[in-house]
Amino acid sequence: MAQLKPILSHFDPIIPYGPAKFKPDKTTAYRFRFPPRITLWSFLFLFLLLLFFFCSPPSSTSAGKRRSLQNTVFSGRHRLSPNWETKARNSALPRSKSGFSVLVTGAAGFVGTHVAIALKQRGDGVVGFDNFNNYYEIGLKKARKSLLDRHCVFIIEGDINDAALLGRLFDIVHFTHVMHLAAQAGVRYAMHNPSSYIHSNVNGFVTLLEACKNANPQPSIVWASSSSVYGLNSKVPFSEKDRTDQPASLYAATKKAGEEIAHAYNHIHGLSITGLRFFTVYGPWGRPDMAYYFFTKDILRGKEIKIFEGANHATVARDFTYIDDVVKGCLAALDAAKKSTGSGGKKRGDAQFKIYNLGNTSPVPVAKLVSILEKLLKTKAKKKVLPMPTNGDVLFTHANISLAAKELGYKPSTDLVTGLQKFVEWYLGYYGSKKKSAW
Ligand SMILES: O=C(O)[C@H]1O[C@H](OP(=O)(O)OP(=O)(O)OC[C@H]2O[C@@H](n3ccc(=O)[nH]c3=O)[C@H](O)[C@@H]2O)[C@H](O)[C@@H](O)[C@H]1O
Repeated sequence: MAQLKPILSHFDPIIPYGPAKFKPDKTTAYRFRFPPRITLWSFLFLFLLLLFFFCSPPSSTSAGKRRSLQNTVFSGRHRLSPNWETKARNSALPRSKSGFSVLVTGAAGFVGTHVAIALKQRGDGVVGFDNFNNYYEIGLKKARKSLLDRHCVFIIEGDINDAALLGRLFDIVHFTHVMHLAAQAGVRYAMHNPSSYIHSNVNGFVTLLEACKNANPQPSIVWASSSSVYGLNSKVPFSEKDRTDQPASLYAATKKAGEEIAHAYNHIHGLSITGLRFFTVYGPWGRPDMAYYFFTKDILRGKEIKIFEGANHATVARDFTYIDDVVKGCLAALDAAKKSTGSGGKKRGDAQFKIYNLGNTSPVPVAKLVSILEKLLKTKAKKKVLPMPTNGDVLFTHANISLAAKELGYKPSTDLVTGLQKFVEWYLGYYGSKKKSAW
């Protein structure tokens, strides 16, 4: 029966952030009445029938599992399109033999959408994977999906915690690479929903790494860590050699945990793993939970915005990094990733393990970000300066990118004014033409 578990778990509803109590539906409650016409013989016949049914051997072979999953319409709480396997196979095909076949998790997310399209445009095969959760407006995620559709990127609606679905996907597509961008993002939201960070950034990551470990061939993995791992580090600019053992938020702690987990999988199973520490990525199709995005919305609506400052009026600043620069860094990391060495779940030699900063190297105060937005939107913001809350924020971030420059040829080229201009154009087009509200 143990072998049946992964198949059955496929139908289990995913209870994302903690157990729910089962409440019996009173309308279905009934009292058993003995049916008058059913004799003892009928019961005996029924009993034998059930015995035959339950004692017949389970479909324990992988072929059996495959058949079972092929007919699956639901994966966890997600619905899979009936011919998803064919679509995934086709979408994963690169244009040329030397092209990659990449699984992009979090493909309906901000960075995921951009990376998936860039890969497809240069001729790689791409399959997207996303759970379309409601952390922020699902409409935006669906619109990004439409964009991916137009670029012929097929996206599977599934959760990275769904081991059976991932196992099946790796059975049918031999991915050369996994670009893992699915995560619970946001520094401050961790105060409201801590379990969601463990669910996605720890459990989900491990489930994905297990699938990669078991895949034959094993893919090379590039994944999104975060500048937040530097936490309370005060040595600037932040170098990959600096300490990362003082996280200031649970988000940061789960990203740091991800880096350690990645190291263990690299060490034990020969998975080639590259972690990219993103620095406050912004741009068109961005995340509505981020300050530049909701400041834009609030400035346009005439709503007050809060600008945080440190103790003694210290400036709060971020190394805002434009999406196109980050995408170039992601693709360069995929190109530089060496092959995993494991097979059949066993390590056959040492595999590559890397961590790179992908920042912009020029921190900008949040107040300056606001004044740029005011100019671009031709509207004065209603500003309120407040002490930075102690809910996970850090005072500043500043990337040292010399390692990524040397090994990946990473060279960010978009300053904040140019990048925000592109964002504002997109924002006005997206919400203006569609007459939508930002949340
Ligand atoms: O690089 C990262 O690893 C992270 O980058 C991003 O986090 P942050 O750098 O904190 O971006 P964001 O929330 O936009 O706040 C920007 C600035 O505005 C300030 N801020 C914020 C809100 C507000 O009301 N007022 C304000 O001044 C605030 O104090 C801060 O100084 C991603 O969200 C995160 O998922 C992760 O990827």
